[in-house]
Amino acid sequence: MRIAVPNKGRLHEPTIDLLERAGLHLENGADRKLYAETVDPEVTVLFARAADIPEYIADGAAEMGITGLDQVRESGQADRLAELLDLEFGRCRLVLAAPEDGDIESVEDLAGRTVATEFPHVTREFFADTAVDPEVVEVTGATELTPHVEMADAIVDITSTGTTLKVNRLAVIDEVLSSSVRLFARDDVVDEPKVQELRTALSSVLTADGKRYLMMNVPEDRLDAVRDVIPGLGGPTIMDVANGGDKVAVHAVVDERDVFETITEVKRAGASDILVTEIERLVE
Ligand SMILES: Nc1ncnc2c1ncn2[C@@H]1O[C@H](COP(=O)(O)OP(=O)(O)OP(=O)(O)O)[C@@H](O)[C@H]1O
Ligand SMILES: O=P(O)(O)OC[C@H]1O[C@H](OP(=O)(O)OP(=O)(O)O)[C@H](O)[C@@H]1O
Ligand SMILES: [Mg+2]
Repeated sequence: MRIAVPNKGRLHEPTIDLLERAGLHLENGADRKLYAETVDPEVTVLFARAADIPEYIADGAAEMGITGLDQVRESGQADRLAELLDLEFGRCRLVLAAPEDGDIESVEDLAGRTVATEFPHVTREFFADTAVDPEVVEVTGATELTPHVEMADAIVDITSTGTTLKVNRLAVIDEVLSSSVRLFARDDVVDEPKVQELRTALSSVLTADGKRYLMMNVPEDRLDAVRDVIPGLGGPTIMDVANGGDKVAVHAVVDERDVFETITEVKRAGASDILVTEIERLVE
């Protein structure tokens, strides 16, 4: 099983980090290499440009891949790829934007005009659904500059914080696509056990994010009171404590944001020896 991941750029590190947290440790230094073996002898990681990953999967160089939805749509391979999981980073929007002080205020104003973008395919698809058909000019970077040097009247580009648009005095006219990084597999391998295994491993990291594991000792006669104040995923786990007398151990998974309040409440309800730990993975 080969999984293609971004070799550089802003998606590289968070992707490697996620694989590691999912237990898919990369072997013998991944830096500057084209591929890396992992602790799982059946899984090889291929490093490719984020924009090339959809092609890698569609052409059979890899079975799975991690990249932005924007890249998959732009590749024109979306039909052959199945989206397995939203990995919830690299969140951004592809937007149509034009100079703040110009005469373009709506999509219709682009009739007979020019739009510069690194995403010509997605841009043409967007305009195909409108009444206007501007000329689309492909650029490979610094797209925000083009309206200021008379190369284009508007752009379709990525925005997240909005800083780059603002610095370049560009205003959003419309949203073209909302994107984040996703796990993809070629549609003919989706049901293979290894694909599902990897999906579950990555998903377990996302599920564990923002969750804490709470452990405490509770006198048996206070158990109901403690149980009442523990929020969370299903009921708590109750276990006997060796030589614990009338005490039992209570374990529960709670949202990070509920931890502070929960500790106060279980303590008041009679719990002691309260321990809070992080959760690496949580398979539901
Ligand atoms: N500002 C941003 N905020 C969030 N996600 C972003 C942002 N810019 C890009 N992305 C996401 O990251 C993906 C890759 O962008 P990145 O800039 O890392 O690579 P790149 O510019 O394609 O790299 P290179 O061209 O140097 O190989 C984009 O397709 C998009 O999904
Ligand atoms: O809304 P913002 O937070 O300002 O982010 C948007 C910018 O981020 C990306 O560029 P990146 O930083 O990846 O540089 P690049 O052009 O070299 O890819 C994108 O191409 C925008 O220019
Ligand atoms: Mg970039």
